Amino acid sequence: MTFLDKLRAAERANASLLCVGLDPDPARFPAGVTRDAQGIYDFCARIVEATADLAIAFKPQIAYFAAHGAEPQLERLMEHMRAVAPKVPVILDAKRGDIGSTAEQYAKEAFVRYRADAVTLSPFMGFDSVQPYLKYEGKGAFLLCRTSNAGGSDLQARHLADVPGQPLVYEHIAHLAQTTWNSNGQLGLVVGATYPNEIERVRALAPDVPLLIPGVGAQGGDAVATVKAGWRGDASHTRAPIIVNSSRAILYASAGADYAEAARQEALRTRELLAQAQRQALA
Ligand SMILES: O=C(O)c1cc(=O)[nH]c(=O)n1[C@@H]1O[C@H](COP(=O)(O)O)[C@@H](O)[C@H]1O
Repeated sequence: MTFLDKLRAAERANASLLCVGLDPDPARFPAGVTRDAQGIYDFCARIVEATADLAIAFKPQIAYFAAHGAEPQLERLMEHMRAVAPKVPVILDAKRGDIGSTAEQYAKEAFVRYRADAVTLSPFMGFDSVQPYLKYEGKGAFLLCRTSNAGGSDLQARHLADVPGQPLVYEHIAHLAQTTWNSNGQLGLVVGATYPNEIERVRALAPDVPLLIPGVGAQGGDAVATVKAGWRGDASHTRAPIIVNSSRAILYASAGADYAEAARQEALRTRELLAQAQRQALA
């Protein structure tokens, strides 16, 4: 089963476009959760259990684990996700990008050590920095395209003078991901929910690749505008899905002992918002 098949199956099984982002910050943990590597595991495990039937994907952000020496806990969490949510693919948010020989090691880390279904990558160093990930058959790789932060415009919204039509950098990345770089259908693109016009443009340029769209929730992106701009699905879910990520708004929905239940309620609310937008788009 390829990453794309897994995504479509999870979209169908959980009736969801919502990706639950796992960005565990011990400083924000509720009382009762220890502010150490074990607490990081415990906190994320409860969130995963509370949202396993609501998500199209989980997205652990590796820095939140590595900064606290919690890589063994991330390994265990990956196992836990496979056990409690076997149908929900896991995107390891690592945003790697390096020369081929080093990329080989990063790819091994993502797909062998952590057994992720997909990874996020920076395309800045070119195709030979992406290729090592594509050797892992059935795995996915999301290229940063038009990121959710304001500074994304510094480079991504610049023109490429030497490409016919002078596209913007992010438009060119979208074109490459749809065409020459996507030899095995493993690529996806990252586009921020904070830029719905750009989501629409990316979707037009890359109609067949899944879009990972962070920025709803804490960053204020509009879930409805996101679906309208990027979702081209139909009832049989055969088209490339969009995967709309929310992290902090779900993780820290409550600072109390009820944090897992509060996370579930926020995930339910966001999933329903996305579903409503889908219904509007079909009407
Ligand atoms: O690749 C990403 O996931 C990503 C790309 C992007 O353009 N913007 C962005 O916020 N992210 C990640 O998505 C998550 C957003 O978290 P919240 O703002 O808390 O929902 C974080 O893990 C970011 O690292």
